Amino acid sequence: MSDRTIFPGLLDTGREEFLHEFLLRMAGTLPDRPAVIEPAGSERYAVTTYRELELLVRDHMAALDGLGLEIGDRVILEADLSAASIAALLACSALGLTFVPVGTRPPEQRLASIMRTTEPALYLRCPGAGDADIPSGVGLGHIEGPSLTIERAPADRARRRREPTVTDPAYVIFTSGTTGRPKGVVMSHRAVTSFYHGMMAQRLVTPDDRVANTSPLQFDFSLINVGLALGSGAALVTVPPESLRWPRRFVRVLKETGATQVNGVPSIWRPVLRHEQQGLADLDRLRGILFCGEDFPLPELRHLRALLPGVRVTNCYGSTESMACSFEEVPNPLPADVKRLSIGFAHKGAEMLLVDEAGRLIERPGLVGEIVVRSPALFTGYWDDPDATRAALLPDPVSPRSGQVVLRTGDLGHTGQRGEMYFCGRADSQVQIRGNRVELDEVRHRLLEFPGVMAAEVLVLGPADGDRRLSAFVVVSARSTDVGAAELRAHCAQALPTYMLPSELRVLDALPTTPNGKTDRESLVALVSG
Ligand SMILES: Nc1ncnc2c1ncn2[C@@H]1O[C@H](COS(=O)(=O)NC(=O)C[C@H](N)c2cccc(Br)c2)[C@@H](O)[C@H]1O
Repeated sequence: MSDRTIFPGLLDTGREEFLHEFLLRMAGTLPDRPAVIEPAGSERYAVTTYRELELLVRDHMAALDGLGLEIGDRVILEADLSAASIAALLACSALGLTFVPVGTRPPEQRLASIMRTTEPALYLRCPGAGDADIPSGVGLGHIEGPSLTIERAPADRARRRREPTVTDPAYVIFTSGTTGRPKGVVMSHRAVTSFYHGMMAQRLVTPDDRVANTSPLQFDFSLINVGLALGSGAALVTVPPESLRWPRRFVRVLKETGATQVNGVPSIWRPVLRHEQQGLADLDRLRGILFCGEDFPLPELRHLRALLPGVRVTNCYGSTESMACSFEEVPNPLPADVKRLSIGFAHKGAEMLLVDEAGRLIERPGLVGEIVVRSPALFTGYWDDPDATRAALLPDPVSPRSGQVVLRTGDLGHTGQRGEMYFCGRADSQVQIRGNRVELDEVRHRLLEFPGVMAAEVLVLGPADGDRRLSAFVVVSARSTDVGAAELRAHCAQALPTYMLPSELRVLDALPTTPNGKTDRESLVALVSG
């Protein structure tokens, strides 16, 4: 193992290029400040300071170092976000190991597929993890509080590497794999830390802030929140996933931990807006909310805005293949005629561009094209999938001969007068219905304009070459429970051509969500075909 020192206090103070260097960069100056605040029983919280976190990392490194692991070996981490799991991923980073976060009790098939393709050297479990069967050659360990215990050493392995490099994979995150096999997004230390440096330029939080994370560890939103909090010398508050289902409990955790910044996908706010408005309005420490992952339905955003008038709301856009891309503040107040939120401009050091089907640059405002991203934070590729990797990249449309590639986001967008970008839905949500081109997002936006509709989703059902029909689902506010399908359909018929009218319309109490908190379209399809 290299004798490389791992803590910023001993390192040159240049740009931190390894993940652990960046995340511990404030430990030298703020050793006694809280780094992680996590629930520890009812109404009690455990605080880990930056110095304590560093000591945890050293202990975990000592436990791992003796296993003869090779730089680049994969370590599967089955955990929720906690001081223990953060210390584990930091120890992996410091030893040049690639961590693969899978979240607690992952679906069996998914875990088996990830194990088969990544061939991990070690499987680490944190409290709350399941007990899935781990193949014998794979080492086994568990983390309980301050200690990392190795139950079974990994099989011997050749060691050919001497020195970790910043282009090595820091982690592999498996997407929810909407289409078939989940893809492993490989992110190097350099990609992640260059994104983190770009994010720091936004000056979103200060050391006095407490950043609440609400995403599971297998969703890189959690890793972005770790970087935002620890990179700024602030405290990270880990909201337990199960408390998101109980709005009263969620708001209580935010209150009791003194969270000043709450980061999560739009759906985390739906139950709170319905059942815990007063509790939300009483969060007097709250000064910022950041969301990402999907469009925030404007009626819900307006409702949230009305309850929290002084709170800054940041719309963060991007894909896991570039960590994220832009941070745009939502105007306050949000003008009544706004139909789409701007996603602004890429963070410092990156750029968003628009291209047409042939990959040529689109520069005229208002013209819709595919959003592509030029960034030092681009992924290395999809794990063991060179074809999918090639398909996701494009020669830089501005200088195609340079060898630089840009990421194809698969998102549609158009620019405004200032060159700011607007997200216009996924490219694959443009469908043909009886020969007519339908933008599902357009139908969804029309439904959201109906008084009392708070959220909506539109799907296309039926074979591409057969009779296709639109199915729509809406969530209405508690006050408007009498909204019926006939009225909604008439409302759409006033603005949309017949072929864009949903043939089925359902009012639901809530939209089903994926483990990452996004609207779960597959569950909706099952609902209608069930
Ligand atoms: N702000 C938006 N408005 C609308 N549509 C969004 C937004 N952010 C994403 N998306 C959609 O989600 C796709 C990507 O999904 S992903 O790869 O699972 N990654 C993600 O969702 C999370 C992603 N790493 C991320 C993005 C921004 C900030 C953080 Br912090 C984390 C994008 O291509 C978009 O289609």
